[in-house]
Amino acid sequence: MLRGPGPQLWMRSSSRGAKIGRAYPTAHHIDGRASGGRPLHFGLHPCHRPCLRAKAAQSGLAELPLPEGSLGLPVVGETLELITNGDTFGTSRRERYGDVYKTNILGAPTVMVYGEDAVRAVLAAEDRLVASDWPQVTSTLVGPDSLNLLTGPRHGAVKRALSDAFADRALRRHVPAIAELVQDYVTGWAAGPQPTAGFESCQLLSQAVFDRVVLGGAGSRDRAAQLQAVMSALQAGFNTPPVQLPFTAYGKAVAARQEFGQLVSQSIQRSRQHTAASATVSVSPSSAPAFDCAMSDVVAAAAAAAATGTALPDSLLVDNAAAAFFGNASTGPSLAKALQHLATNAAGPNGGATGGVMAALRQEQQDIVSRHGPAITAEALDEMSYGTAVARELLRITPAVPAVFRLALVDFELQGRRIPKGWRVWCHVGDSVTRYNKDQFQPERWLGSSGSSTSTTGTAGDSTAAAATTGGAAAAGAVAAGGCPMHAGGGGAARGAQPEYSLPFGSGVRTCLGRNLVMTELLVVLAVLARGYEWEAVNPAEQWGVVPSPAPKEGLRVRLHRRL
Ligand code: HEM
Repeated sequence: MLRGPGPQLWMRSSSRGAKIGRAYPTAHHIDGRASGGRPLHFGLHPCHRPCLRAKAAQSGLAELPLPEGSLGLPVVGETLELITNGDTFGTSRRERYGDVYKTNILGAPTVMVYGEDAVRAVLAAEDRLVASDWPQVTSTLVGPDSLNLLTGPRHGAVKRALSDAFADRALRRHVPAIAELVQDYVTGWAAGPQPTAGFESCQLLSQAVFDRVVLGGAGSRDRAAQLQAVMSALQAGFNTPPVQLPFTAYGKAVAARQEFGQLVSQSIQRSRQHTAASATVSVSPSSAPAFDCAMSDVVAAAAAAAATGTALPDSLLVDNAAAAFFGNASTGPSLAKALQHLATNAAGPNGGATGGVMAALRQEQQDIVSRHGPAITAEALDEMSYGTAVARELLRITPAVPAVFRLALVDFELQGRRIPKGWRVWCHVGDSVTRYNKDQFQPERWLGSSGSSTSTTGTAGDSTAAAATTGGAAAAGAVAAGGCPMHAGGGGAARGAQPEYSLPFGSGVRTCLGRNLVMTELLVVLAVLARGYEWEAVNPAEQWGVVPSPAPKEGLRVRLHRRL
């Protein structure tokens, strides 16, 4: 998964209107990619089209100044400052230079981009002005045919083929299985020695759900531990010299990738056997071995694509299962934030037992149980307006993916500045990236005036839904509900402040494939915890580090037990 280098690199200042412009008329695209002007194949946010068109008609890009900021010393740039002053590096620069500034870190000139308009505009220019920027080892450790590395129409075709398997309507049928797994794991946490290691437990749970929903496994503890070990080895492979020997971290990462590939191949085989058995006249579908998972949907989609002349070979399916597996590495940390923030925000105003986040969640669950019965179903999740707001807030605060990385394919304009071809462009997914460990957990910011979550889809965090909720109408609702203090005119903050933005799953053609799975999983976890458990954090003030990836610094120890 994409990650930023440090928590404090993303600091807040007022957002300016974003302007992203034309490709420099004489510029050529790097890496042999197609040149500008090609229609985007997928998901360009409509509000950015006029902006792109208007800018394309202008000239004089070469005269535009570079973004403000400093490239630092020759060769090392500002890397040493980043390492020694990581806490203030981004804050101070964003305050000094605004939402778009330049620096030179980790061996490359880099433009930092903040603010919803600017971030969306850059991400909407995928394949035309910018391209996804991954280290070379991605090809080996994820796969050359993974969505991360595919570009242009091929990326669009593969993403469309995979998307149905991860769509909300497909995931609904997995809700009972996810609920069963979550209940089983949380029961185990409560029955085990206390305090329990909350972060590790959440990582294992997220692996179990991935195993069950994506690969069609049982989600057993052994299998979750195996997947987590594979993921740890893979992640280590990104942070080490690519020397492939059996005892090097990179060599172990390559071996872990092979192990994962075998698990996926088994899943593909089982899908085909199940399909063949179901199709056999003598075997009724009900007596065929049950095998129902995202991989089986993907295998079916590949067969359908083949029939129309689009080849999706097994190696591509494996590569994209690996891409999904990497994506899923951000789910455990997001579940862990539920344990932490619900523990520390359980009480209501003045420490009272009512009015807190947990009390509101429990009340919502009581109402849902009285209407739907005790089973946690897709229909029950549909009714979790407050739970959805909590989930969105968990995704907003301390984002598991603080920034997504792009490379400028050509010179282009952003907010009146020239972004040179070949520079790195880091797009920050929310204002909250500037407030790691200093932020306020306030689910109410996502509630409309009716008290329901402003998400209309139940898949909050979808970039489109996120845009809607940070827009004017939702802001008005939030104000009416006493909601987000960051919204203009809202309760606690200065009037006229720019709205908070949160794009936890990115935006544009590369929007997260697994966002519906994440939301479903978060809602199920919230329902299970609110219905049956109480817990407290051993260190309620525990901070999160972000390097090499967001994680609580002490492992988030919690004492958790069943409610009496
Ligand atoms: C809390 C958990 C997660 C977060 C915060 C997250 C965030 C993101 C973000 C920000 C992107 C955009 C990357 C970019 O623009 O370059 C992305 C892409 C992606 N995510 Fe997730 N993700 C999560 C979980 C998942 C899960 C569970 C899966 C799969 C089951 C998944 C699969 C993917 C894939 C395949 C991509 C690449 C999409 C493309 O390039 O077209 N993610 N994710």
